[in-house]
Amino acid sequence: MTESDKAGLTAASNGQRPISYDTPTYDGYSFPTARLRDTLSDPAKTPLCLVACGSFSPITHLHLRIFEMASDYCKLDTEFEIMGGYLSAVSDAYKKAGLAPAKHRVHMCQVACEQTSNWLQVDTWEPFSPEYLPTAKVLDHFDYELNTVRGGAKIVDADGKEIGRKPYRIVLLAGSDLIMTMSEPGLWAPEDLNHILGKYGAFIVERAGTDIDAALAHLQKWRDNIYVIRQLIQNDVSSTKIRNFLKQGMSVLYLIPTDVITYIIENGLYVDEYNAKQHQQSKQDVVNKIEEVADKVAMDGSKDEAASDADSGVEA
Ligand SMILES: Nc1ncnc2c1ncn2[C@@H]1O[C@H](COP(=O)(O)OP(=O)(O)OP(=O)(O)O)[C@@H](O)[C@H]1O
Ligand SMILES: NC(=O)c1ccc[n+]([C@@H]2O[C@H](COP(=O)(O)O)[C@@H](O)[C@H]2O)c1
Repeated sequence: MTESDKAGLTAASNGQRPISYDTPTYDGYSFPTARLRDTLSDPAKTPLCLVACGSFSPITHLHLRIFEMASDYCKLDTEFEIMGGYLSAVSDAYKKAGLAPAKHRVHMCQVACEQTSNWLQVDTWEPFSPEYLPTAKVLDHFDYELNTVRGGAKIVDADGKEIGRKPYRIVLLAGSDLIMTMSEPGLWAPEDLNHILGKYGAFIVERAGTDIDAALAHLQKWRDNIYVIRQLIQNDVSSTKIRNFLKQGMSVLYLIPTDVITYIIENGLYVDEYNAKQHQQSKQDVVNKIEEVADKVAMDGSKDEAASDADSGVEA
């Protein structure tokens, strides 16, 4: 992130104190619940909703994978029961270099969730906001939708009759590089950090290249609310690397979901003007090739038919 990006971000962030749920709902917006579980399987557990904030430009397998790591972590070590997982892409107002328009980033996240997961979903409140929304406010939005509007998760008896509710616990799911930025002066407002880590908490997935202990050293005040997940198979796929591969015409297969690759090609994303012309050309080359092969197959087919007709004595 450039210095001017940071400056813009800090200004936007500082202009919005105190944190409260005061941002209007956009026309046509509704909170997605299709994959949200509303009833606890184990009433003794705390219902948990994971929210990953980021650019997702484009979404990679590792963005999806961190949810799976968090899910495994919860099953083994915690009092949490996972009820939902949300991707919340930052709005275009973030103005970070390499950001595709929010519309495309959201679509890529949606096709990725549909293709690869049965529990992850995409919230469009943050990406379609005309203004930059600090992460604290995004988490407030989830709290509002899940606990104020929906009244928390249900607890039912053996007959399935509702006998109570528990508030969803909302946590930020992030890689350790994001947490590292929390110690950078001026990037996160102190009251936001207190709100995010004090009220909600964070699941932090280790990421190659970040010293997690150093990242956490400044956040000791909130250590009871920070859960560290070790990455047992190191994989540092990043959106930046994917964008660079795409710009150079290199393959990104097996790094991001295939439906996302198709979406990128169809929409000519992440190619500069020079490459865009080449991209159009190579698309045309592919179309020509497919037509050529189809013609050849059709011709071979009619030759075969004629030959087999001749063998069987049928007249053309
Ligand atoms: N390989 C990875 N390992 C662990 N966490 C990751 C990984 N890739 C992304 N994340 C986490 O996913 C969240 C969203 O990431 P973001 O969209 O910023 O992706 P990114 O790959 O870091 O992007 P960019 O390369 O554009 O900076 C962040 O919390 C980030 O730390
Ligand atoms: N003050 C804040 O709330 C603050 C500061 C820096 C980054 N963030 C968030 O962290 C994420 C960072 O994403 P990138 O790593 O792609 O820049 C974004 O969702 C952004 O909104 C929030």
